[in-house]
Amino acid sequence: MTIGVIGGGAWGTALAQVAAESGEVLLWAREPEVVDGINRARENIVFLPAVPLSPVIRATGTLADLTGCGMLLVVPPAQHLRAVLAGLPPIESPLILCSKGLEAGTRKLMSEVAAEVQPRAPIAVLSGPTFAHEVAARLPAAVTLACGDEAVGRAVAEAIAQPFFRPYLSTDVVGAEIGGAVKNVLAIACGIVEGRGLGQNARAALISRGFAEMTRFGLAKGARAETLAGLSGLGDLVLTCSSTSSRNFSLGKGIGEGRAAAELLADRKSVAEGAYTAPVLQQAAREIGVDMPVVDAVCALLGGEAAVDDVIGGLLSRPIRAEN
Ligand SMILES: NC(=O)C1=CN([C@@H]2O[C@H](COP(=O)(O)OP(=O)(O)OC[C@H]3O[C@@H](n4cnc5c(N)ncnc54)[C@H](O)[C@@H]3O)[C@@H](O)[C@H]2O)C=CC1
Ligand SMILES: O=C(CO)COP(=O)(O)O
Repeated sequence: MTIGVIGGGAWGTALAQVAAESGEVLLWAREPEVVDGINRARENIVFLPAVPLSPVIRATGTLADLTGCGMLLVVPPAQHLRAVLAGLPPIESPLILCSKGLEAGTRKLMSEVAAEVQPRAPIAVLSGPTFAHEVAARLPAAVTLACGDEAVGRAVAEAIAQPFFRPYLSTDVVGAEIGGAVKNVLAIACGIVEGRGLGQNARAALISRGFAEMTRFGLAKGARAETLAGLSGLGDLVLTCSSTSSRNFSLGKGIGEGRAAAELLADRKSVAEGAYTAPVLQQAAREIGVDMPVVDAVCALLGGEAAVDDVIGGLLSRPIRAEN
């Protein structure tokens, strides 16, 4: 079976490298220079440079070439998922969604978008603490593989598992998606704490209180608590809130150091998903009456509406309340 990968960014390329351990891989990339670089030089010089790619990975710039693949790993930035899936003919093989975010405008989860655009395809979600460069280097990692259909989930997990890449099965698609989407916004907040030099105690407090926000929002949307406390939720939150390898954390760090969010975002070639998810998450939470003060703070700073010290002061002076 050929495994298809949609998206030649860092994560799509790293996942192609994982899938190539067990068979043929066909990767769709939007940029002709990425397609050419993979086919000719076995390297994605734009998004994952200096990683020698497996010779069984072939790249294409034509989405329809992926039609015959046995399963498709879908890895574009969240805001482009709808357009990319709409560019495919109707698909009946499993779509494994690997992007982390909520769609602007509709406030939908990736699985909801995919179900609308490709209604005949079984849908799974792959999410967890996985920096692309570590996975591409075959360093050990574990992910949540969530699928409403347990048999499809198991077949997908068995097809992509490697000794260094271990999927854990779940049927909680919503929970797996919400963890990945929310942690990106919280990673920006942790980066701000780092950039402003507020110390490690503050970062630990933010991770805990951020996790409380993720849990409140997730439970209200039908996620299971144990999924939020697992690899795709708390696991990924801890990873991205602790390292400048995270693009979201780095964006926050720049804001904490006093640079404007708009200027930092304009400079980027790679995607910091939390910047796009934050306002969508804020609206989605308000719609269902869930309090997310850390998310509100990140939105205020991304929008350039307030100064870092004022926002942090506001968070610290909230009324005393019970922890749970
Ligand atoms: N990089 C990582 O370590 C991980 C990333 N992810 C998720 O994977 C998704 C993709 O991220 P990366 O691969 O890191 O991307 P990246 O930041 O390495 O590259 C940007 C990607 O955006 C694509 N892009 C830009 N404009 C586009 C458009 N108009 N239509 C379609 N695609 C467009 C580019 O082709 C490229 O694939 C994100 O949702 C991210 O949260 C998940 C786990 C790990
Ligand atoms: O999702 C990721 C690791 O699990 C990557 O995090 P960033 O998008 O913040 O780099």
